[in-house]
Amino acid sequence: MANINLDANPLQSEFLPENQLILNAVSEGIYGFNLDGNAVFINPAAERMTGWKSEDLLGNNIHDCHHHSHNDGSHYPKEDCPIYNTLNDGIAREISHEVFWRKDGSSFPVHYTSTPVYKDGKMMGVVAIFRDISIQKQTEKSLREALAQVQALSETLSSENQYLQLELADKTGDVGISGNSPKIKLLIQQIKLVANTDSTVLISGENGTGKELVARNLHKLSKRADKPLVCVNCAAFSAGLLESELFGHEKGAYTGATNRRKGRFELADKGTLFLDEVAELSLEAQSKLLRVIQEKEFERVGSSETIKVDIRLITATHHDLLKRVEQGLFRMDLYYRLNVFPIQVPALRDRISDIPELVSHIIQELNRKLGKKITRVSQQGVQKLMQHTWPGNVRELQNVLERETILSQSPVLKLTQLSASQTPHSSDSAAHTLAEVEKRHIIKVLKQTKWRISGSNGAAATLDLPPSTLRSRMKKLNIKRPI
Ligand SMILES: Nc1ncnc2c1ncn2[C@@H]1O[C@H](COP(=O)(O)OP(=O)(O)OP(=O)(O)O)[C@@H](O)[C@H]1O
Repeated sequence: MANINLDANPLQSEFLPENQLILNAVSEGIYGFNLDGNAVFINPAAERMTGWKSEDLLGNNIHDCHHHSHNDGSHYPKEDCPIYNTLNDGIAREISHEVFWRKDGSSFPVHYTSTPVYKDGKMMGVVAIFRDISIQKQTEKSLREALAQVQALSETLSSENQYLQLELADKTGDVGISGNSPKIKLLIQQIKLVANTDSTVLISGENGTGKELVARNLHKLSKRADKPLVCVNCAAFSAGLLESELFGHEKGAYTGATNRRKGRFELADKGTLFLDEVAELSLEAQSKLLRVIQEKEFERVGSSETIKVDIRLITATHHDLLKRVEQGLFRMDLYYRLNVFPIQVPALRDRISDIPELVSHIIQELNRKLGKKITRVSQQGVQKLMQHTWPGNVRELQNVLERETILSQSPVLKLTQLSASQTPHSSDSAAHTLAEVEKRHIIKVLKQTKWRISGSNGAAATLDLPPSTLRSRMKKLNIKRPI
């Protein structure tokens, strides 16, 4: 607040008479006080608002007229009054939580400033400018009440929704996850058990088994269901980009950061954050994640401002995360923080009995998506599906059925494209195949580099792996240099 300097307008009979016209016209109330604290100027707006007339106040110490009590009726000593404090210390003040009292004994909420008045560098008095803020206070009160009502309504709706979802899930067992096998029943039971807590969940399972579907159900059945579920696939970003994707960045934090951007952690505030492929996080991002989990706070890339968040964390991986810990690729402390409630999603080959139900669910979705009218899969077709090993799990089943649906001229799918002998049913053939492929590829690269592992021409560089990791993979896969 600026001080008022009267050098340009010398005081006549103490207070600004040549500006009287303006002061009389303004809608704010104005009181002028001399250094003794006596009122020397009262404008008509002040008279209208308070009912106290100039003749009642001029020449007097008026605190006991318009400012004698607090809002609650308790005594307001003059020594505490900001206007008189300005007279004592020359410091301007702005107040908006007090009341002024009318002559008839009623009061009104007031916003006022008290400003010292100077002439020739010498303080001459104080001006108090005030306005009645009853309407503003009333509007604020109504807004607060309306907001509280909306909030209460939204909480009621949210808990009703959550209750209905759980009841529906209980009645039908339906959380959008098809299947009736013991493994799927156990999975659904685990989802219902943990959904309504804030516990961190680690979902493991092969690709395409339904890990994201589980995460969506955990969110849908939680008390955070009406807040956002934010999903991030950690494998889709380079280490540097992932950090800014998760934590956000300030403008200019790095080349290309042309705008300030919120990260997914901020977007998920009060909701759920689902980190898919969490094993792909760089060690640096892992330390940051650990800090957010422990302290619930972080900084945007390029900023020192700490941001606090309230999120429920769900992570998923198709890796054996403990093995990644042993290989030094994943922090052990983070692993234990993430693995509070582990959920293992079974591979489709381990729940073949679910295939008929999955098939009818998928066909309904395909009919909607493709505008077809497929009614069922032939009996022989179902048999073929149940003999297949499904290395790509439910996603592969979806793809096979989508291809067949597009090609089929009849409402019954015969699955002529899928040959049962193609992939005999065995419980570990997928893992075996993956290991075999990895082994063959490593041997091929080793042969190219004449079995040199490290160095710029070594196999580790070609495979984009640290030499120590390559050595441990070779040991695990029993790869030895031929003598
Ligand atoms: N039990 C199930 N019932 C119905 N649909 C399922 C089931 N399991 C998986 N699906 C469907 O299969 C597809 C793949 O599932 P999802 O994306 O959840 O798998 P994922 O394990 O997260 O895959 P990835 O590891 O590749 O990310 C989705 O369309 C999903 O809806």
